[in-house]
Amino acid sequence: MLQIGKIVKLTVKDVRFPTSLGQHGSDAMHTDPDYSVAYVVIETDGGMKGYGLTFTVGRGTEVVVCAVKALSGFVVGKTLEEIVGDFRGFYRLLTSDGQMRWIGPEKGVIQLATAAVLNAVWDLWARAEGKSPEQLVSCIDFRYITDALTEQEALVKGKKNREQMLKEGYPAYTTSFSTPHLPPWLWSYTDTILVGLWVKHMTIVFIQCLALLCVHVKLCTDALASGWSRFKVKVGAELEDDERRCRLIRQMIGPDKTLMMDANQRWDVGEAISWVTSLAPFRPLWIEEPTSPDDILGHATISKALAPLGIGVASGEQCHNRVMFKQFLQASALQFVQIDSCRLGSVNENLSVLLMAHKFQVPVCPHAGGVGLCELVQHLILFDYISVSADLNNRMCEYVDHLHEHFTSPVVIRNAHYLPPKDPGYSCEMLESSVETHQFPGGVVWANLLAKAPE
Ligand SMILES: C[C@H](O)[C@@H](O)CC(=O)C(=O)O
Ligand SMILES: [Mg+2]
Repeated sequence: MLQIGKIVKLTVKDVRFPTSLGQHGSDAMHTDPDYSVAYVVIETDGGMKGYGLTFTVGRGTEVVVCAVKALSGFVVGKTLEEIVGDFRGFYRLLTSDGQMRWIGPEKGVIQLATAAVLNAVWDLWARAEGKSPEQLVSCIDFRYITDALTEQEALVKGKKNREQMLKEGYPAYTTSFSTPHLPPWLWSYTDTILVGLWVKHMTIVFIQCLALLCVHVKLCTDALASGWSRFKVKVGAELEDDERRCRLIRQMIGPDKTLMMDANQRWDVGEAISWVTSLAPFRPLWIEEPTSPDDILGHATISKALAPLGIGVASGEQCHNRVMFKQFLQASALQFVQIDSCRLGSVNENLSVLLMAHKFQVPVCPHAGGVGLCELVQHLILFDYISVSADLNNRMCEYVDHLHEHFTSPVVIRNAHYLPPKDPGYSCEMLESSVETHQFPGGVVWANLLAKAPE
């Protein structure tokens, strides 16, 4: 490994994008998200930098920023060699400090902050060198999960699927299957936009919508033409509205394409079962986050009830640690594991979940609906395919077409597949100009918006 010296500085910034203005990224529970990050930069005395972030949806990012500052004392003053020489120990230092763990442990704001800091460390490390499977496994804290996965079991052999990924990329699905105004984001996109071609709608709102229709029909046609075959739609607000939207989407994409539904925790358990049963004719592969993300037994009940309909349950974007995932898997409560690069404690904890999912034979389909999440999670899912699962059956990684232009190494999608990133690092470095202009509340974007806002 390169000798890169001591980490002498950690800075963290509250960076927000006003996506709520167009209601991009909205769902049944998060109706006005401003896609945001707590953005971390660590710097060594040799002048090398590592970049990390954690995703938030606006208000509250300042709390995560505070938590990152509270953790910075564990990082500043250490060399990268010290950290990665005992990464498991360092992970535990961050997540299990005798005083700090009281505000977690390993959940909520402090876990998001841990992810931001560790993502920066991984970025620095990845810029410095390559890694072996043994080294990677030595980064995992197995505390609380040895009843499901041991270190020996985790030492899987690397598979030879690298070349295939370089050529074809990893399959993706879209939650915004044409940008910027197509259906899945629940609140912002109208049925007219959604189907475009529907004569009924055209006659009702012909004049006003003709222009829009042309644009969106084209966008939708483009999405299908550019190879998208897997789509996710937001549900959970009004059943009739969901039925109408899902019917329209199914008609639009045809019988053979894959459709997923995401309720973002909207329902109680019984409600979830009856609501999704009503949507079953539209043949969703999964229902995502049907109820509270903490309700493991509730998810198990829903899974059992929906299995005869051929509908699986997916969750993970708000599953805050490996212990939760362990129980979901042990209880057969999930049929799709949705790891999240910022909700879990960075790569370290994501590795343990990938390995447990492999052991339980449950496909991993990462969550990426947020700024920067596609950039980060592509690394994890490529690792999963190349070194762990070697399986693409029922596996795909989420893609949302938002805000990639703010990154120095944005994701590359070709024919609805993620092409492996080429630049060294964890792909979360942002353009300095983007960080500066979007800093909350002083960056020019926010200064202007706040000046216009009513008292
Ligand atoms: C608030 C986020 O956009 C959320 O709706 C993302 C999500 O649930 C997903 O991408 O899945
Ligand atoms: Mg979701």
